[in-house]
Amino acid sequence: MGISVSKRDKQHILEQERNAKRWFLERKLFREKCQILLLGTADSGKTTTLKQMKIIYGGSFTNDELLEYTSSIYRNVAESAHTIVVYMKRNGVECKEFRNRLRMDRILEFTTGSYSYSDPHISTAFADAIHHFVRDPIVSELLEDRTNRFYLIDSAEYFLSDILRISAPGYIPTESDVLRVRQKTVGITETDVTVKDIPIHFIDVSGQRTERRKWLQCFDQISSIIFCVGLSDYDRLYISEDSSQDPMIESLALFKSITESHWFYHTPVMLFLNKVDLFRTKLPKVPLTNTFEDYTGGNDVQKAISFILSKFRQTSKTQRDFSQSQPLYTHVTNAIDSENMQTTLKLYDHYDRVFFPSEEAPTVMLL
Ligand SMILES: Nc1nc2c(ncn2[C@@H]2O[C@H](COP(=O)(O)OP(=O)(O)OP(=O)(O)O)[C@@H](O)[C@H]2O)c(=O)[nH]1
Ligand SMILES: [Mg+2]
Repeated sequence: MGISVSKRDKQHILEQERNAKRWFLERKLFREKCQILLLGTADSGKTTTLKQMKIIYGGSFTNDELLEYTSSIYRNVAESAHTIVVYMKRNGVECKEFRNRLRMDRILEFTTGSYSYSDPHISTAFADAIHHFVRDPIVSELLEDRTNRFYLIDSAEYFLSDILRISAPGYIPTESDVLRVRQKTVGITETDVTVKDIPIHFIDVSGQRTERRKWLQCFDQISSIIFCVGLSDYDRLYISEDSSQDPMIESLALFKSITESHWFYHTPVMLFLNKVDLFRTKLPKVPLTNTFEDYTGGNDVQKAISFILSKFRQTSKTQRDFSQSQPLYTHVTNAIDSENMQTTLKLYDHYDRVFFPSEEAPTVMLL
């Protein structure tokens, strides 16, 4: 005797089958086509975030991969030393120690004229001059005081103060050096990283204003966006950009145009409020009111971050209400800190979240 199935049960079974098929197809599509686009203004930490993905999910860099960064590290050293010396000379700032005044001239000799930034080594004499120069109290003060009005890469102090290690024969960059190096992305870089069996195709673009028109070619079939903001970039000067606009204001404008564009209206966005380490040290020295006159939270880091986050949430409000149509996944990050990034990325271990934005958004982590 067969088991009789009621009409309602049959409908229920069919519905379940349909749901299972849909789920299967969506997952298949997700697995085949998960593409994450890294966006943000120049220097906001897109490439560094991607390097962390590679370290966390793809294992460490090989020796050959580490060595590829050597010349960029040398260039960072030479350009940083050069910038500081030129700034001091132009503004009549003298080293405290007399011999360091002579070393300033040596540094200029090395970084101008016959010296080429692509030189594959740093000579002992150049390294020695930098080593003593950066230890002069005046230079230490300049390096520490980020309120000064000349552009220096964020990792200048890190590389300059460790010049003897970096210039030693047989130097192989460490993972930390690779995360710190400033190397502008040119054009578009594509990288595949497998996260828990799911191949994810990351697209890293240059944030330079002049390069942004190239972004259009990567706007198709994007599963989600990681938008990086350099928290410490408020009231900062860029010499490399063709703009005198405050980088934080520029970042807000870019975020608005991206999230409101028809391309990304339904694309989940993960907002990485990055460089929190630099933000912490900058906030007591440079008031956030220099950029946002309506800020009233003083030196309180949490209040300041919540304020900046509210600016990002509100910027698209007229066109795209994040609380209604799409949650905004927000994180406070330090992209050079693997532990911090691991904690952030762990929230996405269940990667469907990135794809199915209806799930509960992870809350902001104030670190
Ligand atoms: N201290 C600190 N430095 C960071 C952080 N994130 C990035 N950096 C540094 O900031 C610099 C710029 O980072 P990138 O990842 O190259 O920036 P980008 O957004 O890819 O820049 P473009 O390629 O020019 O668009 C590098 O020297 C990084 O080491 C951070 O959270 N803290
Ligand atoms: Mg980059």
